Amino acid sequence: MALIEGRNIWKIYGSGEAKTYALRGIDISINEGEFVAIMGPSGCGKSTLLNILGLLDVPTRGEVYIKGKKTTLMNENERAIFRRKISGFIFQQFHLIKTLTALENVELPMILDEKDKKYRRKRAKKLLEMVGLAERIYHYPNQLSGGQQQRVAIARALANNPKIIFADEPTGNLDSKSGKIVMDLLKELNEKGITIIMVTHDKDLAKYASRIIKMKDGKIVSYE
Ligand SMILES: Nc1ncnc2c1ncn2[C@@H]1O[C@H](COP(=O)(O)OP(=O)(O)OP(=O)(O)O)[C@@H](O)[C@H]1O
Repeated sequence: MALIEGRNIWKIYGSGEAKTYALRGIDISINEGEFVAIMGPSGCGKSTLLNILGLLDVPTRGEVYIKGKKTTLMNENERAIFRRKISGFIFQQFHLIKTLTALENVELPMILDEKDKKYRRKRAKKLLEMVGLAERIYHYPNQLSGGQQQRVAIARALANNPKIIFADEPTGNLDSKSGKIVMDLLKELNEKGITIIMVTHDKDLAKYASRIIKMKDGKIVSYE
């Protein structure tokens, strides 16, 4: 059984003159352990698809199944629980909370998941160590470089032991050296069994993937 499956997914934004067909009947199936890169020109619907597969957004039409469970019937609260239990997200803009230290940012998903404080601290420290930031755990985001912030975001994404990491242009704001560190980390996580679904328009990054899905005008044009 596929880990994630999208069937005939449509996403239509706006109405009337401003109507945008962002996704036009996407069929996609991703198995556990894959590292999938979603590529295609700007505006073709990559982020929209990633957000729908990650249950951050809902399709206008069509179904998303996670491990065979139909998610489109869930309410927002059920989707939030599902996201927290099985997914981690990494974005181009990092989306760290500025008023929290690196350690507190990584602890946050565990607070939402009602883990006790001692466990949270210990795990957050371990994860920050794993991404090479043992010396920076009490730093605030604005005291860290872009690459370091993205590594905090990766540690945060790992907090609740996700099965899947959704990454939207994870190196889009990084120089090539920091970008490589982030990509090597993602690869390492994939080798440990975490499924990775990444949006990118960088051909070099797509080389890290085991499969490349190309999109154009809201449709998938090739599954390599
Ligand atoms: N909230 C929204 N409201 C209206 N239109 C939207 C919204 N989000 C995206 N769109 C439109 O949907 C289409 C697909 O956008 P999307 O961000 O998914 O593309 P993308 O391939 O990720 O682009 P990029 O590579 O530039 O990030 C675009 O035409 C975009 O303008």
